[in-house]
Amino acid sequence: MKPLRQILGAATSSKKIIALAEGDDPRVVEGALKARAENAADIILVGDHAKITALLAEKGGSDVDGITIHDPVTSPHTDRFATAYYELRKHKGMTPENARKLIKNRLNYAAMLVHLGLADGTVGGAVETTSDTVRAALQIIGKAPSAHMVSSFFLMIYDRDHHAVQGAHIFADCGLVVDPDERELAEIAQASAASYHALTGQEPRVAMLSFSTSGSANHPKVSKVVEATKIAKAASPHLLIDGELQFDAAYVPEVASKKAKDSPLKGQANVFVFPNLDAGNLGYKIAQRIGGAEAVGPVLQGLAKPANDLSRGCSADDVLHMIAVTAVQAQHADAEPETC
Ligand SMILES: CC(C)(COP(=O)(O)OP(=O)(O)OC[C@H]1O[C@@H](n2cnc3c(N)ncnc32)[C@H](O)[C@@H]1OP(=O)(O)O)[C@@H](O)C(=O)NCCC(=O)NCCS
Ligand SMILES: CC(=O)OP(=O)(O)O
Repeated sequence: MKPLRQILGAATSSKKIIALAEGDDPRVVEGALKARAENAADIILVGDHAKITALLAEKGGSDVDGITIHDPVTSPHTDRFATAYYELRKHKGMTPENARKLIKNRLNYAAMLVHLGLADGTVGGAVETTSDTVRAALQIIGKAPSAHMVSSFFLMIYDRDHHAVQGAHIFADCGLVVDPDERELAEIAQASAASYHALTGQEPRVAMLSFSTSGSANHPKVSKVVEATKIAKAASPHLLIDGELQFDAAYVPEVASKKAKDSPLKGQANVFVFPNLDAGNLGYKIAQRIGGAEAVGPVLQGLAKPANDLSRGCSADDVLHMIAVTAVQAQHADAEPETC
């Protein structure tokens, strides 16, 4: 079965409530209606009530079951949310007045819905930047107690005729951690491997990417990747991981047999960990826009509860897919809080 169909199917198995922070964007409303048609989740559209009502009417979704609207400016929850926000951030200088003002920001409001258990996950970023979307999640939902840090990944889907490898891979970190040190890179690798297993059910095969393969270049940037690989291996002895590897040596078996003869991945990695955000963000966009891969993300990992970002270039289908991924993460968070 195609990976996104599988994830959409998994999302329907226990219906979660997903809050969409930019509920008054046409792509988000369309994505919400698609999610309801697929029974992937119940939806809270956060935003300007009048605009959302008009968009729903325009798209023939005025009376759809399982969609509710929360306008942070008029919501009966806003006072309670402001108090909770003040309590969470007072150690950082937050005042009650500022909390009342800032909770009306749609990203903060949606994150608070999740923090207080009124929603199981949230999705933003169709309009707002990644920095703002992720900051709201970090400050209000926070890191999972078992995680050392929050990072992100893209689920890359290959289902076009020209894709030699069909299926789903993970690219990480393409959205959040700008310049990870070796410990952070090792953590990104381990978290991404767990996320890959949670979303696809398959065994992760992790490649730690570099401009060097098995010592072909000597540079501090290469040493960082080698060290990160050692740290991840020591922390997760059963994890199939190798590095440092160039992308071709991680992805093409014939190239691996020449450049990385001893690599246990044999050119068949399915989790690709980039050395920094320059490489990761550029890499996923090139695979998406030139390579024709579908890119679902950035999906955040290491949060106490699911909150995810979208690219501002997203489509309604991207919104649908991210709703499904978020719902599946919420199921895993119920089952085993340390994954995804
Ligand atoms: C995500 C990002 C906004 C965090 O930046 P920041 O300047 O550390 O943000 P803040 O200082 O407001 O951090 C908020 C909180 O989260 C914490 N935090 C930041 N990054 C974190 C991480 N990776 N894991 C866990 N916690 C983190 C901070 O320590 C801070 O905690 P505190 O306020 O309780 O002390 C920043 O890493 C970023 O801009 N990344 C790039 C995003 C981007 O543009 N991507 C490209 C497009 S996808
Ligand atoms: C993930 C990402 O690059 O987001 P945006 O395109 O919104 O900057």
